[in-house]
Amino acid sequence: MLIGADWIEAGDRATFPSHDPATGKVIAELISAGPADVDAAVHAAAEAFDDWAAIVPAERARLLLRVADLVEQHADELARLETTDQGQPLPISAGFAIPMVINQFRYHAGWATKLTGITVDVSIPDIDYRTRREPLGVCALITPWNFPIMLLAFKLAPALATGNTVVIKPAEQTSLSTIRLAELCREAGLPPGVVNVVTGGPSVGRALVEHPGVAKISFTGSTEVGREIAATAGRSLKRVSLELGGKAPSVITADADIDAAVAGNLMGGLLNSGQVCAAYTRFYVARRKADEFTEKLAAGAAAQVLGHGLDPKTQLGPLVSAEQAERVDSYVRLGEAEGATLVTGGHRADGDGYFYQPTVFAGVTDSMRIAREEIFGPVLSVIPYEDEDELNLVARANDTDYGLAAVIWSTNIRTANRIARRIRAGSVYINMPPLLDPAAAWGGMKASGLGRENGFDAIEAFTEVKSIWTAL
Ligand SMILES: NC(=O)C1=CN([C@@H]2O[C@H](COP(=O)(O)OP(=O)(O)OC[C@H]3O[C@@H](n4cnc5c(N)ncnc54)[C@H](OP(=O)(O)O)[C@@H]3O)[C@@H](O)[C@H]2O)C=CC1
Ligand SMILES: CCCCCC/C=C/C(=O)O
Repeated sequence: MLIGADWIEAGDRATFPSHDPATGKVIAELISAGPADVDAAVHAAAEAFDDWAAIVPAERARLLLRVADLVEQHADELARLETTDQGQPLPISAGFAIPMVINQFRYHAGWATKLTGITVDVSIPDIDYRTRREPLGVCALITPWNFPIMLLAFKLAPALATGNTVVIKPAEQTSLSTIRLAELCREAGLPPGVVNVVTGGPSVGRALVEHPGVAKISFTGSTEVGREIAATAGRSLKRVSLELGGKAPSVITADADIDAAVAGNLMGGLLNSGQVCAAYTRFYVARRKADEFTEKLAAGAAAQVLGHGLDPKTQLGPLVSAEQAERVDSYVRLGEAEGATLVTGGHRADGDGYFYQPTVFAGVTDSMRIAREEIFGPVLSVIPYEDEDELNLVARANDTDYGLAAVIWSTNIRTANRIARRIRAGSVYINMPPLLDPAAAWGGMKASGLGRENGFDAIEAFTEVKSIWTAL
């Protein structure tokens, strides 16, 4: 763990193992932080805050650019670490996650020198009125296990660019890339206490949320924990950003290019073995194309090569943990019990790791739990619709507690845009798999979250507006 200037060794603290999910082997032992550790980390961040907030913006920008450069120099090492700890195939860690981390630091370094307030002619005589955008203080960044370093960068880069200090609590299963990124932050010259890392289980997250020295919690994870955090933080009026679960509908209209839709949906549905909050999971297919789509989707899913993420042949890595594999399997058994037709997959794959066969269900109905609840695994559900009834289709796609992402596949751009406008989701894609960019707002409607990450929304999320009034 990193607290202030100190790298903390376990000593007599309890530890817990981190596994390679492709083999089940223990690859590291991490510290279970206690309440005193959390308190020390928050104090270290609070002590560093005034100086960090006061550093001239160009210097903050320079330091963030230096972090980006170091991540770039260590890209291969970081990608391999992420793949070994999380399971995602190297093309995802090296080709997507680590480049996104670099882009996040470069993009947000740019904001450090572009924070502005406004002047307003208020309707009171002899007053000069202006605003300033100021950092919040100590921010707790609580991150999940599906894209550990990338989703941390979504929070860390804007938090630092705007002058906040942070305490990071990574997910138990995947803390290693966070610790390495914190090392690189120190190597880049970030002062002690600006970035702190405490490892451990939910009690560590809870202690941060409850700590009076924490001004803001930025959380990515399950809707259930998000609700608990919002309730606890609400009592002390801490600022909260929540990026939570999803159950993205994928609408495939009768005029869609089916081959393109199959390819894009396989990517959107199976990326990171389906452990993605934006994963395409509910496929509303125009009835006359449903058989063709299902057949091709199932063939594509069955052809995926499962293996260790470091093996160049691998297309699909393991699930992150034995618990997640159990959870996914229980949903598949539930789907069968609910009456859906298993077209391919449906079982854990052989071997020591936590692999799950890519699974396609046909004949799924809106009310089935596999169509309503976030599974976070490689499980795809095909739901045919009558293609003359667009309004009903939209109502069905929207009939979910979630609202993170959605996609429409159609060769008619007017149809696609008409549906896109009506879908209640934070990000709607047309004829493409889900993509992200540091400049593009990211977050959910309804139970998928509160607030947005990336772009100017992230800057707003890590700052407060102060009004300054001067009597002339
Ligand atoms: N939106 C998304 O991207 C994600 C969604 N999920 C969904 O959640 C399901 C369960 O995954 P799970 O790992 O349990 O996700 P959680 O929401 O439990 O975990 C996310 C992070 O929150 C921490 N945490 C857990 N409980 C608390 C708490 N009470 N207060 C503060 N922090 C807490 C976790 O720590 P610890 O690791 O110690 O538990 C982890 O760092 C998945 O199957 C998936 O459906 C999961 C991850 C990401
Ligand atoms: C290209 C992948 C899009 C979504 C990746 C971001 C995941 C966020 C999350 O699961 O919380």
